[in-house]
Amino acid sequence: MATVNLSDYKPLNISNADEYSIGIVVSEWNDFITYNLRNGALETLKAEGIKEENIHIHYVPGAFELSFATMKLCRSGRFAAVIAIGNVIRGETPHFEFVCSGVTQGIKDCNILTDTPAIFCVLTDDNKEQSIARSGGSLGNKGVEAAVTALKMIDFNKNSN
Ligand SMILES: Nc1c(NC[C@H](O)[C@H](O)[C@H](O)CO)[nH]c(=O)[nH]c1=O
Ligand SMILES: CC(=O)[C@@H](O)COP(=O)(O)O
Repeated sequence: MATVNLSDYKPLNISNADEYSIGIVVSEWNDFITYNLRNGALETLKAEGIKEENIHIHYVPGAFELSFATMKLCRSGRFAAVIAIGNVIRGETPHFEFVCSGVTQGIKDCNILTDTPAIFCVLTDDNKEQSIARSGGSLGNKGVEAAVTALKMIDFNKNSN
């Protein structure tokens, strides 16, 4: 059993938060999970001072497509950070491994090939119960964690030039 609650964090008090634009890409596969992750991220970003009109949400079919969409938003230069939201649940075949590997490498590439932080909010679980627990259930919401990570990386990016 994981011991960390994904939603535990201290208020960040990011200066000029109302000036930043954030991109969010949500995959529709397992939307009963990904929409909860999206909502957790949205609520946290707004609670930390990001204006709702500055949060731009796009949808793609599955986690594998997150790489293309996230890279496009990162390369646009329009966003202080981009959050990629997905949920991959293991099936009967090795397909799970390839989808997870593909999206992991793809989002990693967004971080090393662009100047925009790309946040990996993709649950890669063995079963539905694990996903439910991490998208607003007993272990918190990884969408909250992703929003906090995005804000911390924005702060890093602003102060590291
Ligand atoms: N099985 C899951 C998938 N599979 C679909 C792929 O992500 C992709 O859309 C397809 O291979 C076409 O390129 N996607 C998820 O997000 N979650 C899954 O559990
Ligand atoms: C992760 C997947 O693509 C998976 O849901 C597909 O299921 P299966 O491996 O049983 O075809």
